Parts: sequence; C-alpha cells; structure tokens
Amino acid sequence: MGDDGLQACGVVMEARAPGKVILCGEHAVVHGATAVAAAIGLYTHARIHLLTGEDNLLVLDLPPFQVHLSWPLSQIQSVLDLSSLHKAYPQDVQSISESWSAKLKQLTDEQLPADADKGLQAGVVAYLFLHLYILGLQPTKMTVTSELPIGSGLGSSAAFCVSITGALLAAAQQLDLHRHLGPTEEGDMQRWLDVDDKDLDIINRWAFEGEKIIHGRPSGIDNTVSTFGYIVKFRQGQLSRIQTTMPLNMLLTNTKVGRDTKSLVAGVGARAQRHPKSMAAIFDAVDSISEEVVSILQSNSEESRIEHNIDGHAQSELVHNTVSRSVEEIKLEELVQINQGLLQSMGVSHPCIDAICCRTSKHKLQSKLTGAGGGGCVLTLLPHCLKSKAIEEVKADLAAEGFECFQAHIGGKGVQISKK
Ligand SMILES: Nc1ncnc2c1ncn2[C@@H]1O[C@H](COP(=O)(O)OP(=O)(O)OP(=O)(O)O)[C@@H](O)[C@H]1O
Ligand SMILES: C[C@@](O)(CCO)CC(=O)[O-]
Ligand SMILES: [Mg+2]
Repeated sequence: MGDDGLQACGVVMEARAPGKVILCGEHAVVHGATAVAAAIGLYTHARIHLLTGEDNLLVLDLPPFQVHLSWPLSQIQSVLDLSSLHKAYPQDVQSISESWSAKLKQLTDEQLPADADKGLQAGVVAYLFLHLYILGLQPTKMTVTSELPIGSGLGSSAAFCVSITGALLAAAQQLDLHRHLGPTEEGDMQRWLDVDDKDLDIINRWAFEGEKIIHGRPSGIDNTVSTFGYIVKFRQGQLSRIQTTMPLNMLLTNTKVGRDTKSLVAGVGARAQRHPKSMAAIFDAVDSISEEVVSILQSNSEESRIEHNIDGHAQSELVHNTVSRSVEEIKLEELVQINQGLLQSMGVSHPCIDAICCRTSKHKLQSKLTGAGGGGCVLTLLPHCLKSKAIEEVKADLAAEGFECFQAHIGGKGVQISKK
C-alpha cells in the first residue's frame, strides 16, 4: 500500500518528454510556413502506477499545480457513453467529440478548486481523454512533474501530452522499446529506453489530439519535437531532421509574464482574417527565414566557416561587433532579428520581450521570443567564441531587471520510457 492508501499492483511505467525551443517560424507555422525547432534538455515526467481492482479510481497528481484529483470509475461510467471505446485501440487515433469534451469538462470542474489556474482544466481534460481512449477504464495513478516552466513558450503543453501518452501506451504494453547502449546522462541513474520509430508516430498522433484540447489550433510542431527530439524542420505536418555540426548555444530568459498559447494563436488568426494579404506576406517572409536557417545549419560548416580576406588569406572567423563570429553565426543572428520584427508585427511580442531584446543587443547579441510569445521565454544566440565571463555579464544584467536566465542542452532525444 502506498502513502496515499492506494494498492499499487507493482507495475510502474515512466515516460519523459522534452520541452523545445523554436529557432524560427512560430505562429507562421500554424498558417502553413516552415519552422525550425529543437528539443531542450528539460523534461516532463509522467509516472503511471497500475492500481489493483480494489481501488476503482483514476488518480491524477499534478505537483506543479498542487492538485490531487481522483474519479471513481463508476462516476466516469455514469457520465460518459463508453461504447465508442470498445471500438478504439491505440493505433486507431481519434479526436475528442463535442459531447465528450463537454462531459470531461464537467468531470474536471467537479474536482478542481474554484480558484484553479484557468489553463489547467484543459490539461486535465486532455489527460482524461488520452487515458480513457488508450488504456480504458483501468484503475491507475498518474503523477506528472516537470522541469519546464509551464505556459512559458518551451512547449510544456506538448511535453505534458507526449509524456502522458508515452506512459499510457507503455502501460498498455503497446510500445517496442530498445535499450540504448550509450552512457546514461551524468547523475541520472534511471535507465531510459528508446521507443521504436513506428510507435513514436503513434505517440505523436495521440499527443497532437491532446495538444488540440489545450491549444485549439496547434500546428503539431511542439508535440513532434517533444516526441522525436533533435533539431527538426517542420511544415504542414511534415518533419525532417536537421543534422548540423554548427554549435548552437543559446541563453533562455523567462519574462515570467503569464500567457496562454491558445489565445495568442487565436489572436494571430484573427489578425490574419482582418488583413489577409499583409499577414500572408509576413508568413511568407517567415517561411523564407526558416528555409535560410535550414540551409545555414546544413551548410558544410568547416568549409563555409572560413572567410577569405581580400588579399586571399583565409581567416576562420570574422570579428563582428567586437566578438568573433563565423559567417553563419552572423547570418543566423540577422535572421533571428528579422524574425523577432515579424513576430512583433503579428502582435505577439510584449514590452518585457522587447526589453530583453534591447538589453541583449547592448551586448551585441540577438534575441527573439520562442514559442507563442505574449510573455514567456526569449532566446538569445550565443556566438561560439563568446567567453563565459561575457555570458555571466549578460545574465547579471538581465537578472538585475528581474528576469531569470538559464542555459539548456539543445537537440537531444525525444520521448523515452523507463520501467520499474
Ligand atoms: N506539468 C503539467 N501539469 C499539468 N498541466 C500542464 C503541465 N504542463 C503543461 N500543462 C498544460 O499546458 C498548459 C500550458 O500550455 P501552453 O501551450 O499555454 O504553454 P507552453 O506549452 O508552455 O508554451 P508554448 O505552447 O508557447 O510552447 C497548462 O495550462 C496546462 O493545461
Ligand atoms: C505559436 C505556435 O506556433 C508554437 C507554440 O510553441 C503554435 C503552434 O505551432 O502550435
Ligand atoms: Mg503549448
């Protein structure tokens, strides 16, 4: 018996799914443009315990929200028509119906405190939907914790959906898992298993259905990066992995201004309806930026990083604005600056985001919002030659303004599973 008095029957599965940064193309990607995103080394963990039949409950613990919810299975059965579930099986990905959406909201509202975070309801509805469709009415306890700031542009909603889906499919014994032989991450004693590619696709498709419940109109880029990991180019539901030898270092700064992706995406959609031609031109410009970023990342780096002087002597780096940069870094910085200008034109920047861009430009560094904007996080490109002392100065400058800065590993693996 656990601390909470529940009878776990010994099966525990855990999935971890990374957050992401969008290097370029957010919002425009919802309207068909190309975007480039990368997984970051900050994870959401979903741990599922199968409970014995004595505890006829679905239990959901969300420590970041200090929320503990539990539904008797009999209550769920009395509210929902579960006949559609008999036809469902995990490979057959389904969308939530209007009637299920209304009933799951009702089940959620009965449990959540009246003053609960407004975005939380959608997250809980997504959990109930994914649980009932993937694992059915099996009694379980799910605990979801996260290293990501929630609602800050680093893809917490996608990591939530991907990790829950991974844990549910693992508990349903629907995943082929591979032991990876590489070293475990420093200090991480847990053994993480990779998921077979065909199963990653199923995780991704269910997680997208969860994102739709939280976001309204997601492009699918966030769940795709969280599922597959690495650096990806994404356009109209299609992804291709970007291999690069270019060092991609960035500083992430959290404005700590709360916002939600759903209303920001809706706001850009409304602007596009009011000004279809002008906004289409902006989305086109973003598409060109993303294509250029892809070609820079994929350029034969060693060769093209060498810039030739007029007298024919090669110099490996250019001195641009006092810090040495490769030609690619200079181009990338310009594209980040242009993309941020276009995001401002879409109406998704914020005075705090603008203040961070302005602060970092005083250090000759370029920044843009990442994710949905309206607050949340800002990324700042760090040229590979920038000394750690200079990085500390930028961080101190931003901290003095009340902003929180951090660095994260870029381009790691996507969702993984651990069994106990
Ligand atoms: N650990 C978590 N526990 C419960 N719900 C979560 C968790 N992480 C994310 N969510 C859900 O996701 C919502 C936040 O998603 P939102 O899309 O607004 O921001 P984000 O995903 O962090 O940023 P972006 O979409 O710009 O990358 C929360 O309101 C909640 O519904
Ligand atoms: C704002 C957006 O483009 C990215 C959010 O991380 C929304 C989406 O693509 O789903
Ligand atoms: Mg999100």
